[in-house]
Amino acid sequence: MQARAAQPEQAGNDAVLAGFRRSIDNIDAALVCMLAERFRITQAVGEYKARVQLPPADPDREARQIARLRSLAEDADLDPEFSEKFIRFVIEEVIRHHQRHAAAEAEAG
Ligand SMILES: O=C(O)C(=O)C[C@]1(C(=O)O)C=C[C@@H](O)C=C1
Repeated sequence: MQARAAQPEQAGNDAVLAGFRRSIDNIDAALVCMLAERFRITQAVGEYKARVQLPPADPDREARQIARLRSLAEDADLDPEFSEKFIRFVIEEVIRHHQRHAAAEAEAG
């Protein structure tokens, strides 16, 4: 006879899975804190760029960041495609913030 597949609600009683999930929760918390810190500094970069009238996006800098992170990802056994998608996603959001700073600066004259 074949064993019945466990249902997702049974996962709550699984001590092994609970141990893995504690570690995942710690890592997710660290990721959020690191992202918050990254956005804190890019906020300052956006204000500075708007003040000295530098463009929000710097494609050459992005290309260097992506190449570096792809190489780090390969060394760390992480999919470089994923690391590129992730950093592009973050940088796109930063550029939107920078554009808002530039618009506010232009409006203030
Ligand atoms: O380094 C900059 O010039 C930034 O504005 C920061 C940042 C980033 O989030 O890393 C964002 C936008 C640029 O296109 C490049 C990099």
